[in-house]
Amino acid sequence: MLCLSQENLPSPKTILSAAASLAASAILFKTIASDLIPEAFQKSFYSRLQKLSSQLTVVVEELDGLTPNQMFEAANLYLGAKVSAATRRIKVNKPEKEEQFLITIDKNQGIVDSFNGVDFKWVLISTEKPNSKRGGENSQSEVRQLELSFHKKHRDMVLRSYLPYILQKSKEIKEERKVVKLHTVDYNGTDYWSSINLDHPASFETMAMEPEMKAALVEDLERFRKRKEYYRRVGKAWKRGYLLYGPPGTGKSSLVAAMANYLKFDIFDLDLREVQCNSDLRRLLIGTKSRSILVIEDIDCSVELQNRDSEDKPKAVEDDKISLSAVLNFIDGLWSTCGEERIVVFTSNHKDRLDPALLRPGRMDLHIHMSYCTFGGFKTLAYNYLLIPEHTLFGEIEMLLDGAQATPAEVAGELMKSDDAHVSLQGLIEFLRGKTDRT
Ligand SMILES: Nc1ncnc2c1ncn2[C@@H]1O[C@H](COP(=O)(O)OP(=O)(O)OP(=O)(O)O)[C@@H](O)[C@H]1O
Ligand SMILES: [Mg+2]
Repeated sequence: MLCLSQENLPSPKTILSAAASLAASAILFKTIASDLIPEAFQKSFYSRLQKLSSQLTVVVEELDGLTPNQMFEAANLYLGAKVSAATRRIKVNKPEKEEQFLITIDKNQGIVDSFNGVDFKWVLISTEKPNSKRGGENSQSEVRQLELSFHKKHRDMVLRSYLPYILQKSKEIKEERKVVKLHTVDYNGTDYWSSINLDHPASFETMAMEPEMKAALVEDLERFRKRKEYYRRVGKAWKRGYLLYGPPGTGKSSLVAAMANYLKFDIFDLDLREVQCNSDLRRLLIGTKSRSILVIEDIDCSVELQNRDSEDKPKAVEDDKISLSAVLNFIDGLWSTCGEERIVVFTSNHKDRLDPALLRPGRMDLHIHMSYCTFGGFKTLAYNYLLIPEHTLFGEIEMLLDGAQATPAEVAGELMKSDDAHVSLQGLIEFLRGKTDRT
């Protein structure tokens, strides 16, 4: 049987010339052997010979002119995740803003990948550009391409299944590596946004919320994420809106961060107080990316500002002032034209002060009440901060929490005061008693 060891692969050229000379000998062999050698033996000999000339090579170039080839990028990423002890040389890269190493195979290295029980051989070929010296400092001096070789009978499988599979896998790898970003309004930036890594530790596990509400939200997000085809079929924009309301310190902003970390979606934090006119608003919204969460915090305050302004401003100026309905219309209009998933979150401290346009059924998909700390919420915080699932003081805390109207932020503040669980809980009891006395 023909065996190609991974370390010592002959070049495609060598294989071809070997195949050609073997084929020539075969014609001669056939003429002489047709009468002398049994047919079964001839068949097996021919099938072995054919193997040599039946390889198909697919070339995946890095660039199509100046445009990056998505297939190259995907295969490069995919093969990087496939390197094994047998791979002789790998490349390691770590961009400053990313946490993990990026591993790819080095030039002229081969790698064998199995898919559907078939072995596929990949080689990364790199050649120097003939005119590379004339290019600027940043111009690439080498031309890279990946070559995929396999038996030609797998051609359809490669085009229909293997390459799409690699595209899908590379998307997953990218997703896993993705660093979630927080974008804030910055008029000096090209699209009016500037970004930093989110770096917020909030997760659904650490959120102190009613367990039913938490489970409902996670389920809602999951269903939304899987429904691309559904939204397309029913002709609706693939977006979801949430309204988070509750007093300060109940975890509205933390919940947005938890959602972003869970979905690996960037956050676009839009402070309406910084938006002067409709054209700025339009530009900001166009600048948001798909698979992101647009957050408009304290929507009640923004509306207040709007109302206050409109009383003492002449009509002409007022017209270009942004209003909540303009925001909602822009979001609806703009997002109905893009195919990828988006989430919009409004937060408010006062649901009763909100514009009825926002509360209208169907406008926001879920209204989530972030309440004062309940006993269930307290248990989550006690586990987060003190690593205790139970304690003798819990009973007293449960009774006090009932009437104290303490926010999770306040409870968390007390729990952080000592590493000794008993001391912390005792401190919390004093704090809650103080609050109850005052109310
Ligand atoms: N439900 C919660 N679960 C866990 N931690 C919480 C919760 N609520 C508040 N915290 C803690 O309190 C801090 C402040 O909470 P956060 O900023 O999310 O509140 P908020 O509701 O957005 O307040 P504001 O209305 O003032 O913006 C958080 O960093 C977190 O440590
Ligand atoms: Mg907040």
